[in-house]
Amino acid sequence: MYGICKLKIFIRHSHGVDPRYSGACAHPPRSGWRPLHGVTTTQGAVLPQPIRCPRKENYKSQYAPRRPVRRRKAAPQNSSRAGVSLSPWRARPLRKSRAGAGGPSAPAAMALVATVAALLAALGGALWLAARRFVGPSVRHGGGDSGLMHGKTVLITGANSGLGRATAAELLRLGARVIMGCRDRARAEEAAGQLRRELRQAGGPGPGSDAGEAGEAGELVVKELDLASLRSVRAFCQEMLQEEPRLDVLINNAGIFQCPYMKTEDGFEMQFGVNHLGHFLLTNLLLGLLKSSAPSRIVVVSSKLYKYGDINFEDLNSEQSYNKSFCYSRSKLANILFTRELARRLEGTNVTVNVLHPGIVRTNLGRHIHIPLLVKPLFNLVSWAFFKTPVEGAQTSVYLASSPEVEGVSGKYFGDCKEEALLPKAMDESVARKLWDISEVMVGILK
Ligand SMILES: NC(=O)C1=CN([C@@H]2O[C@H](COP(=O)(O)OP(=O)(O)OC[C@H]3O[C@@H](n4cnc5c(N)ncnc54)[C@H](OP(=O)(O)O)[C@@H]3O)[C@@H](O)[C@H]2O)C=CC1
Ligand SMILES: CC1=C(/C=C/C(C)=C/C=C/C(C)=C/C=O)C(C)(C)CCC1
Repeated sequence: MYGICKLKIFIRHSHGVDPRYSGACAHPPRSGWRPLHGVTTTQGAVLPQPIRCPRKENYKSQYAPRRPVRRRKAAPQNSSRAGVSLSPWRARPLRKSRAGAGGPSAPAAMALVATVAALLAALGGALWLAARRFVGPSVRHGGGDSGLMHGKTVLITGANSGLGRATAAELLRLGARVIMGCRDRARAEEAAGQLRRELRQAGGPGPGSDAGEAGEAGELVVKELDLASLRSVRAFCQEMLQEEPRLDVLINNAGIFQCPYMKTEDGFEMQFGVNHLGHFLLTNLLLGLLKSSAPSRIVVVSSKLYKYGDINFEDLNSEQSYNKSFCYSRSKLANILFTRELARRLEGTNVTVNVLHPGIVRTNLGRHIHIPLLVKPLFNLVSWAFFKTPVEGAQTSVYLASSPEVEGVSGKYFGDCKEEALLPKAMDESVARKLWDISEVMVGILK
């Protein structure tokens, strides 16, 4: 009953499940927490009375509730006079074509020129996009130094797909022992096998079971980790502490994006549960190992979409309302507040923690977005042309994990391997502290 004795923010329901946790749920919740407002934490912070989320009205169009679609009024029907369109959408009289009356007219010639120009522009655009894709910038911010991470152990969550996979590939190439923390062993082993093959094909020495000498590729290890289960996170950390003598870099990368309302095994809203709470517990349980391996680093993958989130303490579990975009943004804002609070707590330990946004990257993250089948090819084309590749998107993660340039830098927010400014709401220290306190209670790690 540490919830009551140590931090008086929540009370635990002694009779099992909090009624707010009884919605559609993949797993029945094992415990429930109810916030108590206007009470004092052990740190002496008085939690305010619940307030309504002040910014709900301000979300950009995609975050706002859908307005009913107004039907366009049909234009009045035209008479069927000669030369007048019968279509209700083309009310203007049609001009008679003079083509054929002694060569192309000026308007016809102009139309031809415009068509040719449009075709050339389209061709040029396609060539430019293709060039950008195939010979585009392939920045290597970890440096070309293939031994840079030799002797270092890196844990990457969600390393079987997208950014995590690309980050693993690059750090492996730099010589690190990479532990892939993944929820599905089969998918993770398949990704690990592909990564090993790719490295061998690229002419690298190939990762073996022993850490190589400087200049050699590192080693890949798969471990099971489901961030939607506190039990799994604990079991994973226990295994890490038993088997790994050191941990130099932790990359909190795994994420879930705009899923329908679902709950984690422990009854938390899925996006907040996986993106924030699972990583919160993971990091806390591995802090001792990170400290004993110092200088060491923690890298947190957030998103620019944090801007549309708010930490609405009165409904952290989204029982009152669920907006999948808001909840994703809230979880990504939580990633940033967590980073900043952790950086403050880690001052003087030689363990740094930084947070990043990768840009818009073509990965499997959009798996819960429903795109009609017919529009999908267009979406694929647009994403192929305009989104970053996973390798491009992973550059900032690799940079923060390995570059000597950020030695000692902590509590900062990065994009494209450069520090960026944050909105005031992501720098609010009292919100960060309160979120930390409540997260400790939610995951059950009050000391
Ligand atoms: N792609 C983009 O444009 C952007 C991505 N990001 C962030 O980048 C990070 C990586 O996402 P990205 O590579 O794009 O997406 P992917 O979907 O390709 O990768 C996400 C990874 O997270 C894993 N994961 C999801 N749920 C869990 C869980 N419960 N336990 C353990 N692992 C889990 C997935 O595992 P599995 O394959 O088994 O589902 C997968 O390995 C995320 O944090 C995302 O929010 C931020 C901004 C933009
Ligand atoms: C690529 C792609 C898709 C889109 C994914 C998107 C749009 C992901 C955006 C993620 C962002 C911006 C996260 C920010 O944190 C679809 C629609 C699934 C269709 C298939 C290809």
